[in-house]
Amino acid sequence: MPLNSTSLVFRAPNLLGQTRITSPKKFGAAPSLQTWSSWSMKKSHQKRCFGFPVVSQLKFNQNCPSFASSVMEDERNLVLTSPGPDRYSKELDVAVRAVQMACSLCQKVQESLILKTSSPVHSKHDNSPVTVADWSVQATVSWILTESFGCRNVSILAEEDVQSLSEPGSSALLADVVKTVNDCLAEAPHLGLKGPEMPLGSSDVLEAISRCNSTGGPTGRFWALDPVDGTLGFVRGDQYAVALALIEDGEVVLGVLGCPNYPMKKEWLSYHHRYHRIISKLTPTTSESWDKGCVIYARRGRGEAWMQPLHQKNKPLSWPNTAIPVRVSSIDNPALATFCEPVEKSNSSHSFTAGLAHSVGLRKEPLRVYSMVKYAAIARGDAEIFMKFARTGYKEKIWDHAAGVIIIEEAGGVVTDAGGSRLDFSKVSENWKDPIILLQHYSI
Ligand SMILES: Nc1ncnc2c1ncn2[C@@H]1O[C@H](COP(=O)(O)OS(=O)(=O)O)[C@@H](OP(=O)(O)O)[C@H]1O
Repeated sequence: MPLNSTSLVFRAPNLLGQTRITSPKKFGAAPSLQTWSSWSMKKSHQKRCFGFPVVSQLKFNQNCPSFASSVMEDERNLVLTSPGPDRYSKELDVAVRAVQMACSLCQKVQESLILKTSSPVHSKHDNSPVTVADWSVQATVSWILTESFGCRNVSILAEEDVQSLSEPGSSALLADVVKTVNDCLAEAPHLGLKGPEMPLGSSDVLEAISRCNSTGGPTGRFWALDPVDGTLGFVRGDQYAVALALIEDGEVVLGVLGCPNYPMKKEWLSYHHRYHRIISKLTPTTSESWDKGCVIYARRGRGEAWMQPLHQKNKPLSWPNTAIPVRVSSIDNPALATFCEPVEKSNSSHSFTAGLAHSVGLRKEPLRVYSMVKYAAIARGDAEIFMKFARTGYKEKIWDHAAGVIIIEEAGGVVTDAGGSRLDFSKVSENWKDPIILLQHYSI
C-alpha cells in the first residue's frame, strides 16, 4: 500500500486534538498542526462527500475468462443498477461469502506452513514474502466475483501477479496453487455460492489471477483485493487479514475484512494462538467456538458495521443471521485509550509513535498487530487509535486501506490524513499527506 507519504495515524480528536505532530526526518515530513476546530470542519466536509450516483459508470474488464459466468444477464444488470437501500446488497452478499471462503483457505495454508507440510514462503521481486495462500485467494475471489457478476462487469485490482508462478521451474508451486484453489472452490456450495462444474486447470487459475489487473481510477467501479494482508504475520503463524472492497467513482462503497486469527471477543486474543490449537484437537468445535476468527463488513451510508464468526467447514453459512453490529469505542480519555501500530519497525517508527503517544497522554501499551486487523480492532472498539509512520518514499497501496476505511467510517469513526483530508482511492497507490491520520470517532 504505497503512499509517498510515510505515515498512518488513526486518532481520536479529543485525544490528540491540540497536538502538533512532527514526524522524524527519516520517516518523512512533518504534518501540519491540526486543531479540534479544523477536525470538526473536516468532518462536515466529509459528510458532504458521501453522496452516490444512482447509476454508476461501470468499468468493464476486457479480459474475460474461458469459464464465463452462468449467472443470468438480467440478474447482473439488476445488481449493478438498482438504487435505494438495497444498493450493493448483492455485492456485499457475494463479497462476504468470498472472504469467508478465502479465510478458510488461508487457515489451512497457515496451518500447513506451521507444520511445514506445504510449499515454503517465496520472495517477490521486491523481496517481500508471498505464499500459496496469496495467489490462491486472489484466484478464488477473482473466480467467484466473475462467476457471480459476469466477467464484463467485474474489474479487480489486487496485489499479486503471475510472474513468479509462470516462471520455468515453478510448476510444483503452480500445481500447489491450483489444488488449493480447487479444494477451496469445492466448498463454495456450503457458502451459498456456485463452484465450478469441473476443477479449474492451471490456465484457468493463472487467468483468474492475472485478470486482477485493473488500474483503478476516479471513475467507474472496481474491486480492490489484498488476498493476504500482513503476509509476515501470516507466515509467522500470527495475525493477517483478507481485505476486499468495492470502489465506485473513487469512493469505497463496501468493505469486507476477514481476520481468521482475530477472535470474536477481545479477551480470547491473549490465549488464541497457541492455546486454540491444543484445545481444538481435544474438543470438537461448536458454532460458538472461541477459536474462530471473524469477518467484519460494512456498506457505504448505512451507519453500521457488522461482524460474524468464521463459518465452519461442511456447514452452511447462516449469514447474515450470525452477524452482530460493531461500533467504535466511546473512550475519550487518553489515559484509557489504546493505540495500534504495525508490528514491523521497518513499516512504522515505533520510537516516534511512542513519543507522540506520550505527549498526548496515552499511557497504555500499544496494540501491535499485523495487517488491517488494526482496522478491525478499532471498528469494534478494542482500541481507539492507529498510528503508522512509514519511511519517506513509501507509497501506500489502496488495497491495504480501502476495506478498513469504510468499516471504520460506518462503525462511527473517521479516517483522514494528517492534513485532515479523506483518503483518495482513485489511484492504485497514493501520496496521502504525511502522516495519514485516522480519527477514531467524533463523540465529543
Ligand atoms: N516499508 C514499508 N512501510 C510501510 N508499509 C509497508 C512497507 N512494506 C510493506 N508495507 C505494507 O504494510 C503491510 C503490512 O501492514 P502494516 O503496515 O500494518 O505492518 S505490520 O504487518 O503490522 O508490520 C504490507 O501488506 P502485505 O504486503 O499485504 O503483507 C505492505 O503493504
